[in-house]
Amino acid sequence: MNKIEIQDLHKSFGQQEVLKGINLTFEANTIYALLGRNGVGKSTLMRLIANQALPSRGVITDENGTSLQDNEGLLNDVYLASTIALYPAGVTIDWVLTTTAHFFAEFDMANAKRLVAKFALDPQSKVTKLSTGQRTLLQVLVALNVPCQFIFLDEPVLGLDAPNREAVYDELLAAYNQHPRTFVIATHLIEEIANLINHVVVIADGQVLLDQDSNVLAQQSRTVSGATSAVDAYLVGHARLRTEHHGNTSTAILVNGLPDDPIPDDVRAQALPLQKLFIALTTGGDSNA
Ligand SMILES: Nc1ncnc2c1ncn2[C@@H]1O[C@H](COP(=O)(O)OP(=O)(O)OP(=O)(O)O)[C@@H](O)[C@H]1O
Repeated sequence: MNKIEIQDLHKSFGQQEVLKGINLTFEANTIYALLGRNGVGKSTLMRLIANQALPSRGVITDENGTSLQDNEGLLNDVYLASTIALYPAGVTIDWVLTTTAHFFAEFDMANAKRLVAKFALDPQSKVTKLSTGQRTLLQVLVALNVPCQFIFLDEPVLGLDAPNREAVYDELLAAYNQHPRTFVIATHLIEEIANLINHVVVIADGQVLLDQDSNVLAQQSRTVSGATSAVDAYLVGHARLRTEHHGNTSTAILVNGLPDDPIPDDVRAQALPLQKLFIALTTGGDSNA
């Protein structure tokens, strides 16, 4: 499978409509950040793609328009690693690896075992007795070694300490470099993955708010600050995402780059880190854009 195409995807739980028409394509060999505020529906979207839940409306297909739903051949190329363990009670880490290898003939058992040792996990430990962080490590180390083209990682660093988070990012990049494939990472630790990803998707209010190449985003996201009159004069007729006012100074947030005119001496233009952009995009309170 070379693409996952999502068209007009809706999902309701009872009266609550969580996803309200998602349109999105996940391309081959790309590392995505899937961002959104708590409860916006990131896990739900991933579960729908992995056929672990049914949409209320809409379709998820491959590049030929074939629905993934209940299509074993296509779904074999999709793997969802989520912190909600689906393993039976009482099983050990060893059992998880052996069972995964049973389902995926090409599972990289040697690398999985290397990671079990690297993360100081005991293969005989029962999964139910693992700490939150250890459970996350197990989920991730399995996900990095399954032979699927589309790997969805739902909070892959949940509960991990800083050295283990770094180790997970390093291993993810190493796995990608060795066998390019698509990773979709849902996380709240935005700055930590900013250098890892190629593409950013932001979900807000049940829809895709931003779907952009991360290099383009880095080049075009800027803040412009200074006296309100100077900022307004420089940005006249130029699109802004929003403007924050502090007394008689302002900071404008831009996602379409700076105006072509030279930057005046009395305003300051700065790069806007991804996390700040995310906050600006997803916290309503538009202060007089
Ligand atoms: N099985 C379910 N039954 C009822 N409501 C659900 C179910 N699964 C999710 N929801 C609701 O759907 C909404 C989206 O949940 P979801 O877990 O997809 O969000 P999320 O973006 O992954 O959140 P977070 O970042 O906090 O993990 C929430 O309001 C949640 O309560």
